Amino acid sequence: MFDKSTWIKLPRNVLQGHGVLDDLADAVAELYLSGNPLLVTSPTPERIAGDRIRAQFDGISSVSLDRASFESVERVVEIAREKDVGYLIALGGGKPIDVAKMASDHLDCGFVSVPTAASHDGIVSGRSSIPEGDTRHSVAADPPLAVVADTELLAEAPWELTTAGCADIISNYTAVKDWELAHRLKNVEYSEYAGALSQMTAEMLVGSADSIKPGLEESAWIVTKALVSSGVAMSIAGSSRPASGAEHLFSHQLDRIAPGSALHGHQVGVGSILTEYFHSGARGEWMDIRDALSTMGAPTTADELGIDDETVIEALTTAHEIRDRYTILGDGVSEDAAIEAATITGVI
Ligand SMILES: NC(=O)C1=CN([C@@H]2O[C@H](COP(=O)(O)OP(=O)(O)OC[C@H]3O[C@@H](n4cnc5c(N)ncnc54)[C@H](O)[C@@H]3O)[C@@H](O)[C@H]2O)C=CC1
Ligand SMILES: O=C(CO)COP(=O)(O)O
Ligand SMILES: [Zn+2]
Repeated sequence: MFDKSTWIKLPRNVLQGHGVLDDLADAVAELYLSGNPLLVTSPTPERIAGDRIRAQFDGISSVSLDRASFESVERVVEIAREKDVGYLIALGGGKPIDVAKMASDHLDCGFVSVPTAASHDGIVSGRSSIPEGDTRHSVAADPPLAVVADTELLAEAPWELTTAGCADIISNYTAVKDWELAHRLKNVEYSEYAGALSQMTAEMLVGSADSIKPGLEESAWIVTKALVSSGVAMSIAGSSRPASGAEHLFSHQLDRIAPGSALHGHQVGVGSILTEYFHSGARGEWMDIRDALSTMGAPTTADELGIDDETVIEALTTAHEIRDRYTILGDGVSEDAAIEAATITGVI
């Protein structure tokens, strides 16, 4: 008997373009949601766009959070129940979007994603990435019902946030290699469609490198399209595997050892140089990753991340412990091997 089944959840509306933030209420009206919204944001996005969103909704409440954590999720759930809200609007970078995504899952209500930075591919994904103690959970949640990505707003964000988004996409190269490896060695379920989409997204972004420049709104357009596409790959896979391999484990470990030092996307980009070296060594494909990052203005060294060499080596040698996800790191990289890889690639 044929017994396979799959359930792919995707956003219903994706609006992307100049000034579309002011169409948020229209995009929400199209979803036939009931009740009032709760705006879930963090301090800077709140300052940048909070009032523009509140002006479009009667009876809206707001909560501003400092970090992504299970406590923040609980706080949002509590406020949403207290105010009896019908749905959530997530405004900001990856952290408020992840918190709102998970809270909406707990509340069994929908949410709408309004990114203020093209810095990560969680804009559309059906995963929520939340740290807890020594580990980081990639929790299944529903993707947003709608995404409203205003390229005018995204283009005004500090340029480094956009280069972080580019690096999060470039890391798809190694994420897919890790996923294929895990499929071959550990029989981890693999989706060829999701793997191909993720890799093609990275290739198309790298192919558009000449148009990705500070001050060009088209850059925000190109990067956001790639972030949406990568998020869709995660939704097709039903896991973050297409966009998160060993380079992400390295970054999650840096978040633990040296919290707040660098942006998620920048960390995974440098992680990708290192893990590509482990994948293909002397063939030099790590140089392609490094050059693509460097062309887009993303960091390629520990120094540019603002992280010292010892911390990079500690993160690289312990990254395999952070989550039960088989990657090129296997059961761990020795300190000597980590130092050699980081030295040859020029990361340290
Ligand atoms: N769920 C998923 O599938 C994914 C989740 N993530 C998660 O997302 C997070 C990384 O996302 P980030 O956006 O880097 O984090 P973030 O939300 O902390 O934002 C980074 C910084 O940019 C600021 N910012 C945002 N928009 C701004 C604007 N327009 N102008 C000035 N400053 C602005 C924020 O206030 C913050 O200080 C990580 O926790 C990562 O694990 C990343 C990729 C995928
Ligand atoms: O950051 C991600 C993809 O870019 C996904 O995060 P996780 O590694 O937590 O699943
Ligand atoms: Zn990422």
